[in-house]
Amino acid sequence: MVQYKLMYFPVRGLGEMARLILHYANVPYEDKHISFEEWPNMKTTTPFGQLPILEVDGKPLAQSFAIARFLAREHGLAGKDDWESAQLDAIADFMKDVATECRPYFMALMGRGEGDKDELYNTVFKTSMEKNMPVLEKLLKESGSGFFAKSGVSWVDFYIANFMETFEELGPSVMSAYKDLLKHKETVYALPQLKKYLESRPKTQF
Ligand SMILES: N[C@@H](CCC(=O)N[C@@H](CS)C(=O)NCC(=O)O)C(=O)O
Repeated sequence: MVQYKLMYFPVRGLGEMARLILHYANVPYEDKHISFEEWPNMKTTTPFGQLPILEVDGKPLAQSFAIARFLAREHGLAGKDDWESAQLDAIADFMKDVATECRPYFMALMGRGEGDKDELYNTVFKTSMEKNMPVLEKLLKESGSGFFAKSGVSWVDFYIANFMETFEELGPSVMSAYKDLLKHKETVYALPQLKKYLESRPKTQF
């Protein structure tokens, strides 16, 4: 049996896609949380000086999207064929652009960026949600399955639901306009395969 070890900080962040895929697929893995204190010593030993890293039988794979796509392909969560898989990739890449757009606000919230967080809430976060969430809602509606792929649940549902949790917490009044996305998150979080993990994982802001 393949041995998986996921190394990431003790937050959801870029590690959560992999965790959700592995739990959904009921694959045992070691979920190694690297503390911010131990990270500087480890940094130079990693391929790109960043986490997450997935060790597969002791061999490291870096980059959260490479990890998620690899695990999704291995465990049947990457779409039903190459075309659907590519459509899912496009949605994930769009979502990644949204996250990049919101980064100045996230950094200010974590006390690591420049600018006033209340101002950035309006100029960055709210503006980005109003521009981008309707695009995601349209895609969800077009799929018709309740998930982003017509064929059903995929890794991209996990990626987006994870963000919706954060977005909803940061801006409940803005996000209340996007009922289909909030419902999608609830649908993903109600999957029986994820129930135990979601109930037991630590609560984190990101
Ligand atoms: N493109 C990378 C970005 C990884 C990344 O930004 N990781 C951050 C945590 S979310 C990190 O390792 N920060 C510590 C550092 O750069 O020293 C991915 O998707 O995995």
